[in-house]
Amino acid sequence: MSCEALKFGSFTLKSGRISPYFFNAGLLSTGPILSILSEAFAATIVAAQQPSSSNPDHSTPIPPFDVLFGPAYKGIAFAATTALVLHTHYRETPNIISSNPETGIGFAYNRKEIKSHGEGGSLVGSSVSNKKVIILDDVMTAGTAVREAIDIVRKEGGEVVGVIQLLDREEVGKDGASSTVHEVEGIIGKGRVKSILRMRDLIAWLKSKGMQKELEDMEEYRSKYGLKD
Ligand SMILES: O=P(O)(O)OC[C@H]1O[C@H](OP(=O)(O)OP(=O)(O)O)[C@H](O)[C@@H]1O
Repeated sequence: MSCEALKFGSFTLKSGRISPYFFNAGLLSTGPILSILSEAFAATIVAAQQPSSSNPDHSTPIPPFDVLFGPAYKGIAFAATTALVLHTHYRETPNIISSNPETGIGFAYNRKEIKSHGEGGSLVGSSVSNKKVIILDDVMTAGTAVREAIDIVRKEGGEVVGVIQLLDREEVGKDGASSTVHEVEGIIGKGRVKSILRMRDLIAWLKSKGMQKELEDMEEYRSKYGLKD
C-alpha cells in the first residue's frame, strides 16, 4: 500500500468483475521493495521444496530446478532478482538446484515482440532445454500469460515444475467452480502452483488494521467470487 501497488476502491477487472481491490505490481519498483519481494519469492520456493510434512500446505514438493522464467514484462524483474537472492542467500541450502551448484539458478524470459535480427527468437536468457523451470509472476487472472510461458518452455524442451505467484486472488473461474490455479495445476501437476500472499491474507491484514469499510467490501466480493474451501 505504501507504494500504491495495492489499492482499495472500485476497479473493473479484465474478467469484467468489479473488484474492491487492485494489485499493480508495476509499482513495486524500488530497490528496497524488490529486495523484500525477491526474498519472499525465494523463501516460498525453498518452502515448497521441503518434504510435505514440513511444507505449509502438505502438497507434493517442487523438485530441484535449474531456471526461473519471468513472463514479460513484469515477471522479468521477479525472475532476475530471485535468481540473485537464491545465489546470495540459499546457495548452501541442499537440493534446491538440480544442475551444477557452481552455475547456480539461471533466469529467462520471453519477448512480447518478434525479433528477426541478432539472436532472434522469443526466449531470452538461460537455455531451458532439458531443464526444470519455475515460472514467477505477480498474479493470474485467466492464466493466459502463464499458459503462454508454459508453452514456450515446453517448445524449447524444458519442463515446468512450478509456478509461484505473488498474489492469489482465490477466485472461482468463469464457470463458477474451478479456479485458474486448479486449471494450471491440471497442466503442470497438483500442488505445483504456490503463492506468497492470498486474498485471505489481505483480509486478515485489513482486520488487524481495523479498516472496516475495506474489510466489508472484500468480504462481500469474496462471498460472490471467492473460492469455497
Ligand atoms: O492470467 P492473465 O489473464 O494472463 O493475467 C495476468 C497477467 O496479466 C498481467 O500482465 P500483462 O499481460 O498485462 O503484461 P505486462 O506484464 O506487460 O503488464 C500480469 O502481470 C500477468 O502476467
